[in-house]
Amino acid sequence: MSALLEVRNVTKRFGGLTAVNDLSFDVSEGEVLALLGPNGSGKTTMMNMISGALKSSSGDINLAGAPITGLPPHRIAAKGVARTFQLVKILPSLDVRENVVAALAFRHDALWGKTAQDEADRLLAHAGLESRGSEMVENLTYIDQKRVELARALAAQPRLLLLDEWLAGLNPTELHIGIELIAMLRKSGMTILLVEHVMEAVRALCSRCVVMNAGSKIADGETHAVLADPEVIRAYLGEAHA
Ligand SMILES: Nc1ncnc2c1ncn2[C@@H]1O[C@H](COP(=O)(O)OP(=O)(O)OP(=O)(O)O)[C@@H](O)[C@H]1O
Repeated sequence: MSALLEVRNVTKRFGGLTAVNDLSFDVSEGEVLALLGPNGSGKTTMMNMISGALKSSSGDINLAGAPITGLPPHRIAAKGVARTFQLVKILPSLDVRENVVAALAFRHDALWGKTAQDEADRLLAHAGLESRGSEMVENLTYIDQKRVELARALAAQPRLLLLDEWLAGLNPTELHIGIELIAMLRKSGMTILLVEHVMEAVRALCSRCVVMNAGSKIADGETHAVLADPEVIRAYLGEAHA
């Protein structure tokens, strides 16, 4: 598999604090990779630099071999990077279909009218919300709001999907559904970089993990080996997982 995303020696400083320190890793085409680490280790800062919400202090980020370092978020989105957030970001005053239609209007080849509505329904069915397009999103359960958010992200036809603690806050039943949804995306060939604290999900979904601690990479490899690495257990997982 060739690398779709290349992160090369990326550093981010906030004043005197180095939030991300000389970090390098790859995400291969079709891979689901987890970026792990304790609170404050720099994971969200790294995701923000990939999506363009933050500029790196130094280093290079390439998508499909082309530099995206320092581009504004809309240019990076147009190149095929979509993102979800820990807190659901949807438009509560619109119905389910309108939420996805709004996302389709921002696509590089913007869709409108009946074409957009049909595409929205197709994406919603894919996310498990078939025939639910006319419901108001504010009346949906949390997992169904997550499905809308996912359909909105997929509306951009991403090459790389960034999921930032997408499974946080779900109850055990919803968690199972959330894992199944990501597994379905993986099966369809989507390349995904996820930040996640739910180890059950990481084990089920990710063949590879990168682990950060205090801004630096401390492990990078196959999931089972990384999660058994004594340094990862000490810095992140805790002795209970040993
Ligand atoms: N905009 C900012 N200004 C100053 N410091 C920041 C800013 N954003 C993050 N930081 C600091 O950078 C460090 C890394 O934060 P970051 O949010 O990337 O960690 P994280 O690994 O995503 O943590 P969590 O798992 O809690 O989400 C922390 O010390 C944080 O306080």
